[in-house]
Amino acid sequence: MRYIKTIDDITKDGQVTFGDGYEFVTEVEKADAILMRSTDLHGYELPESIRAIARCGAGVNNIPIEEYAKKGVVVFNSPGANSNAVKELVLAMLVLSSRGVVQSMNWVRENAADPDIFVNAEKAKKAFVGRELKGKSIAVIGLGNVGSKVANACADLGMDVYGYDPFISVEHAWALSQKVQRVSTLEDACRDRDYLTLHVPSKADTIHMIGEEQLNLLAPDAVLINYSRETIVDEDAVDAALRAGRIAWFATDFATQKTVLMPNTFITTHSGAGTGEAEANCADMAISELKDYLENGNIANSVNYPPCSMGKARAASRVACLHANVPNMIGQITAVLARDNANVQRMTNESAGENAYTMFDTDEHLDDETIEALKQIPSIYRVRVIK
Ligand SMILES: NC(=O)c1ccc[n+]([C@@H]2O[C@H](COP(=O)([O-])OP(=O)(O)OC[C@H]3O[C@@H](n4cnc5c(N)ncnc54)[C@H](O)[C@@H]3O)[C@@H](O)[C@H]2O)c1
Ligand SMILES: O=C(O)[C@H](O)COP(=O)(O)O
Repeated sequence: MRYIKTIDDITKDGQVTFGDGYEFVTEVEKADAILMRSTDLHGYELPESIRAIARCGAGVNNIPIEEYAKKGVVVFNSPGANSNAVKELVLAMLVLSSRGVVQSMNWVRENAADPDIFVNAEKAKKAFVGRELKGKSIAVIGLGNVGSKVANACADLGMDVYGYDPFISVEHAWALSQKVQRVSTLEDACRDRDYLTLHVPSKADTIHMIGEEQLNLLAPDAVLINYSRETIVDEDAVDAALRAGRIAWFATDFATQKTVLMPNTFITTHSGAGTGEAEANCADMAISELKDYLENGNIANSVNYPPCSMGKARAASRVACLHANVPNMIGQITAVLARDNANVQRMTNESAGENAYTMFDTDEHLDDETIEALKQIPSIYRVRVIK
């Protein structure tokens, strides 16, 4: 039996199923793995029993992924699984910030008691005249799963789309509409744009990437949309730009102490991924990643370890070593196996950044002494006997 601890409401109806051989536990100390969403794990005491964490969603700035890598804990996310949901809400924000929809609806409710409301609504409507998206320009910052979909949808709406992503993947570059124009600096992306939408992860080089300088480059009456993370914008600069009329509207998914006080701001409750479809997609992907790791040692979509697959564990034994990406690890591991006279059927080694993963199948089970000797190799973080 394998044990799973869930943190956060993974889906609205609370339904998540791992199938036979798995049980949910309430005490994290009894769990092999964690399934979670947005809870902040910085400072969380992670028990030794935890071997893997799957984040149902894209952003992993709530998880200390490098610290966990050094504990031999593989962290997964679910790339792309909620991107359509975010795209649709961003499109909604483009319309809401352009057409006075909310203000017009509020007017109707506020004047509900007016017996002449039908006639007076015709007079009131001039206050809510907006502008069309067609023909306007938009900069999309970050062209990954969400940004590439937003960029393509905006191109389909007849907008002039400018994309900025110095680290774009080949896959996402192929998926981009040819109408999306590539720009190579953030400044060129922002210059004279009517709309600016942000789709980058929160990390050292993106924190406050949008501040006074970038906001000043936008066209008059520009709209800023942030459905990535609250850290990406300098909130003081956004507040000042809104109050000075430098930008017309700000739409954000993050209710912070500062955004809630800003004028001309639409704020949602971190609801970008808030659809049943996105929740189900994320849960399905995260669960299958965890199961393949726990049962076979295979890694797909990890954010702190390399991808690695040897298929189903069919040999007598399968062992995985999680270790630092430094010289002579394979030499030291095979030396220990040679001492035990273990016959290796298959072996694979992959690395990503500071971390590496070595997995092997053997004809027979390794004895306790050999496993202990593997654990004693300097720079080995964890040894897992999978089978
Ligand atoms: N509001 C929500 O509910 C919601 C839902 C999904 C994702 N998000 C946030 O949006 C972010 C993007 O999601 P995604 O699924 O598109 O992720 P993704 O990893 O598919 O795409 C991120 C893109 O940002 C690019 N990038 C990284 N650093 C950059 C930089 N300095 N300048 C420009 N581009 C840079 C990457 O190359 C990548 O293409 C997530 O990290 C998460 O924080 C929010
Ligand atoms: O990074 C993400 O995928 C989103 O921010 C969604 O977060 P959530 O799972 O808490 O809705």
